[in-house]
Amino acid sequence: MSERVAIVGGGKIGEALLAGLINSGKPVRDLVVVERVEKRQSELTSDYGVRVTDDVVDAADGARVLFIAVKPDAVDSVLQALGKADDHSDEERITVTLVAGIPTARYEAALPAGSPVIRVMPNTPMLVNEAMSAVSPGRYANDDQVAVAVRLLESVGKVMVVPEKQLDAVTAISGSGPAYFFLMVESMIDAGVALGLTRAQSAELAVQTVKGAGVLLSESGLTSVDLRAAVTSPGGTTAAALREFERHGLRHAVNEATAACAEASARMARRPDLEGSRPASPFTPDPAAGGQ
Ligand SMILES: NC(=O)C1=CN([C@@H]2O[C@H](COP(=O)(O)OP(=O)(O)OC[C@H]3O[C@@H](n4cnc5c(N)ncnc54)[C@H](OP(=O)(O)O)[C@@H]3O)[C@@H](O)[C@H]2O)C=CC1
Ligand SMILES: O=C(O)[C@@H]1CCC=N1
Repeated sequence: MSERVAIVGGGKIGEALLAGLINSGKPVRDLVVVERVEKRQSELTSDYGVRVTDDVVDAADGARVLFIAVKPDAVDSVLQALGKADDHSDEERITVTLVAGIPTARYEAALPAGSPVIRVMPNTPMLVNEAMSAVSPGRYANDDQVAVAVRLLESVGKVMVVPEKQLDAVTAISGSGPAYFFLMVESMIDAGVALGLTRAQSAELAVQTVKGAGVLLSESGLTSVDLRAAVTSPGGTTAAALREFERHGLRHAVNEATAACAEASARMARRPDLEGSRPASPFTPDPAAGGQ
């Protein structure tokens, strides 16, 4: 069944979704992108042959699913436009937001009463159909509507359904997670150069190593602990390296970094005019509980 899909925001994550949907066989004629930066408009048109408009209302008209992929501070202007839109399709439009931090309640309050909203935390490996997307249905999204969103997202990677209160933690692990590995690879490439490899050699060695490790992790059925032990010969080279990582507090750094990420996500939900409607988060003090 062909379903019109609109993507508002043709930046990094909007393009990843667009590319992933096209790669997975979604006909380009069923897709429309809303983008306001002229250079991006022409890039998306020439790279994907997709219709690009700067008019949210026009794109939303007749769309079964409308993805929002703008920065958090641009969400209100998109919602204002959508709140005024007349939808001429027979089926109710499903709003699927990929935006970090902002609770479904904020969308539900701005859209016509009872509009189905689904909040998703994806990640950029969506560009190569290897996304990890966590999906949280809002209060008006029924099972069929969630299934529609899950099916689209499954065409570009894996999907996990979670309660909305877990999305700050999800962001800290999978949403922002790719950047942690890119930083690690960047450091390994520099370290290889310091050890005498050319930059090209070091990059090839590091990139294939992280790819191979990822495939082993996802396909061997073994845990990260088992796989690490298998590399670590008694009294050998790996043990010497791992001892240094532990001595320099790698686990502590990962704990602190992910806590900071989750807290940044929770902070985005805090708006005085919406204090009562935001979801409970382990990172967001609950005023009703008398905490601080
Ligand atoms: N990048 C990532 O890894 C991930 C991002 N996200 C979420 O996805 C969202 C988008 O992030 P990202 O793709 O990195 O951001 P980008 O800035 O790359 O892309 C957003 C694009 O949307 C455009 N835009 C903003 N408002 C409108 C509007 N009203 N109509 C049309 N286009 C508009 C922006 O234009 P302009 O520059 O003029 O504002 C920009 O080109 C964020 O909310 C982020 O939290 C979620 C998971 C992962
Ligand atoms: O950095 C950000 O805010 C976005 C959300 C998750 C990944 N990138």
